[in-house]
Amino acid sequence: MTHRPLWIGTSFKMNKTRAQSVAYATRLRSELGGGVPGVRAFVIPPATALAEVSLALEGAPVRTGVQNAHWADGGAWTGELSVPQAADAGARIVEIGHSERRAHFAETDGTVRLKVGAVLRHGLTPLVCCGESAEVFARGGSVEHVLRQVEAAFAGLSGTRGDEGLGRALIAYEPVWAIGEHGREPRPEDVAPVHEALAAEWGDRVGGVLYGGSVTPGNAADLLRVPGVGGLFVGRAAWDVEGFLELLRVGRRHAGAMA
Ligand SMILES: O=C[C@H](O)COP(=O)(O)O
Repeated sequence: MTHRPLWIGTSFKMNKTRAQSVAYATRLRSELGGGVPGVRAFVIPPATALAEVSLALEGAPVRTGVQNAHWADGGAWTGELSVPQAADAGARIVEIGHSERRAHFAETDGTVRLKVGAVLRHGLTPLVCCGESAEVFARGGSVEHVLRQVEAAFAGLSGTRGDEGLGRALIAYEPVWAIGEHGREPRPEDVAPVHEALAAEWGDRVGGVLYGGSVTPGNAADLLRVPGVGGLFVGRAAWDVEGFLELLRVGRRHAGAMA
């Protein structure tokens, strides 16, 4: 049986200068050489550093991405960034619908769907974030909540894995209660039901389903063993490049064990 490569990546969120981002990329490039067997690495720096980081990683086995993009190709949208602009700066991945954007910047299922359409239209990979609040988790509504978010994100799109359309998309399941410095580290059994449901509904239709939220080198192997988890999307633990390299090593060991 062949296994799909694991996707392991990080978003710097609103952190790092251009110089810090490029230093990170340069170190990553020199450490990774030809790549990490069984793993597809990606880095999503702040937009200010995207072009330089993409150049620093040109030809290296690391994709770059952008943390958000507008659905229009251009126009009077002050403060926004379009998918063609992100692609021009080297992005191959566009993160969409992170819970911080849903909570603080009025991102809705409707705007997520528009953005997914724009990203696919331009041949990039949408990385669609989904996840339930602590309240929804506590009342046992996680699976229903997440499936509804993902259904809305991909409404009307079709395709199978490997296709040029939806098959290129990635899903990141990031329970809101697990994200960030106030998040709670999940137990594998906390996130297993949603991953099982996502694998059943979407596993054959998208490029991969990642887990995100309080991932560390210490819990990464256990989280990768949750059925349906096809990678990790990491914040804090990967902001130091040594942490990211350690997570990539965990991914390589997991991929090797599954081969
Ligand atoms: O984008 C990444 C996620 O929001 C996870 O963040 P975290 O690893 O710092 O909890």
